[in-house]
Amino acid sequence: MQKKEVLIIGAGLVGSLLSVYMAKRGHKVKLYERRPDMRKETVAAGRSINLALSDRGLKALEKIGLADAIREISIPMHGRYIHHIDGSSAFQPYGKEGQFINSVSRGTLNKKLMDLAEENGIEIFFEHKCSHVDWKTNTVSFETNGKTVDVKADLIFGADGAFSAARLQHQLQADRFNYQQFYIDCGYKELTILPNAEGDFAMHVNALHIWPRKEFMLIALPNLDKTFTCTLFFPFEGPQSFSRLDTKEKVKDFFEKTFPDAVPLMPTYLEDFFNNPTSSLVTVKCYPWVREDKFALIGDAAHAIVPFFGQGMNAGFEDCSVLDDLMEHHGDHWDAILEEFQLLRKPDADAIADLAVNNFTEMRDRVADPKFLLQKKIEAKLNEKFPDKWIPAYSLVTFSPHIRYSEALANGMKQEAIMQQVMQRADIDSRWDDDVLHREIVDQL
Ligand SMILES: NC(=O)C1=CN([C@@H]2O[C@H](COP(=O)(O)OP(=O)(O)OC[C@H]3O[C@@H](n4cnc5c(N)ncnc54)[C@H](OP(=O)(O)O)[C@@H]3O)[C@@H](O)[C@H]2O)C=CC1
Ligand SMILES: Nc1ccccc1C(=O)C[C@H](N)C(=O)O
Repeated sequence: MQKKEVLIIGAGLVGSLLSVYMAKRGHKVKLYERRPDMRKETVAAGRSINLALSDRGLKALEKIGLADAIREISIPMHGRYIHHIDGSSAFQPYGKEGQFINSVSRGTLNKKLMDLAEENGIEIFFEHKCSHVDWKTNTVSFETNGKTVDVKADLIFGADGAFSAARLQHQLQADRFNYQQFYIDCGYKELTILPNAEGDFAMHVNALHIWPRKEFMLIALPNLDKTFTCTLFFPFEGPQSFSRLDTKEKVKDFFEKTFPDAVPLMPTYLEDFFNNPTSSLVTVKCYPWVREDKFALIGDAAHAIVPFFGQGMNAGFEDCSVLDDLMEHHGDHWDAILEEFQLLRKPDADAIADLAVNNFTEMRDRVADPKFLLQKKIEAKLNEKFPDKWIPAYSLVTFSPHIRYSEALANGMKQEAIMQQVMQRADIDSRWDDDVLHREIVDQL
């Protein structure tokens, strides 16, 4: 295989992982990041919605021998722990016994991936901000220390996130470039649940906690230091919105009424609320992602999604493993590799973008409805009895790394249409565990 000079813009999760994949294939890789080295500097707090690493992401890590190192810094979450406003709670498993997703801190994971990149001989250039790409000479310009540095490469990857500078440069000179961005009406703010008086987790550790409140929700994911990172997803405007919560009294009143069981666990929530930023949530869809055999967008730069399925990182990691399969298949034919990469991944990126938006409604509203929890229980039974025929869409996305996101979406829509009919039945509460009913449901597929 002909070795390439590879330049990756962005040393986030995807850029760092991609660099290892490329180095393992023998290419010479340089990684450029606009931020300082997060392993040396303290990173600004408040924008680190915890990641949920699931089987797709793990498969991509497994392929290059990184999965065990990352499992060590993850906490298994077996299901949703639902906190109702009246103080009662419910537990909804994510899948079968033994299936779980993994809570992992973005910062810790990113640092680990950077260490692994360096162990694989990759040079990382920090405080290098991509400002221009000259497509004729394949030269990328970076601003660093008040000067401009030009770097030429054979192959360039734009892994610089949702607001990618590489994408903008590509867009400025690409023929028929389609671009769409969509902000949801809610933003998010980060808060913290501290360890209890004994220094242990203040709530059940192996779960993703949700306080569903219809139009908005609070969630909490466990961290290795026995805290939970909480994220309030809340409208920007309207009667219950960030814009109305403008004094400590109003915030206190709102939290005490809305999240009564969480408040005693968050002694710093008032300070956090006013000190931490309110961030927005965007979906970006664009196409084409590649230029000939020389350039590709990857990860969030190609397909930014909202975080509600916990799949953004998994999708980006899967991009890397799909690209690797294509390198195996096409050898040195980078025009074929990149063209097939975008043809394969675009429908899947679109599908997970839509699934992610839908999962917000499920988490903030539907999980509070006993009928929805019954539906999930029936679907779990169907999966137990007919494991090859009925696999819930959530499991297809989360625990079936060989099924494409686009297939998971199509299957999920079919199943949901059937279940909507089933849940209308007057006898559903008494017959939910009935073999005959289960057979009838599965026969509709
Ligand atoms: N939990 C969270 O809050 C977040 C999670 N993620 C997760 O990571 C997944 C994939 O991330 P990935 O695709 O790697 O994107 P990321 O945003 O994680 O990484 C992109 C990196 O490129 C840097 N960058 C941006 N612009 C430039 C530039 N002009 N020149 C050089 N570097 C630049 C970014 O810095 P900077 O960060 O300063 O823009 C960032 O470090 C997401 O889908 C999501 O799941 C990503 C972002 C936030
Ligand atoms: N990591 C996240 C960050 C923000 C919002 C949701 C998640 C999830 O992982 C949700 C999980 N997949 C769920 O369906 O319950």
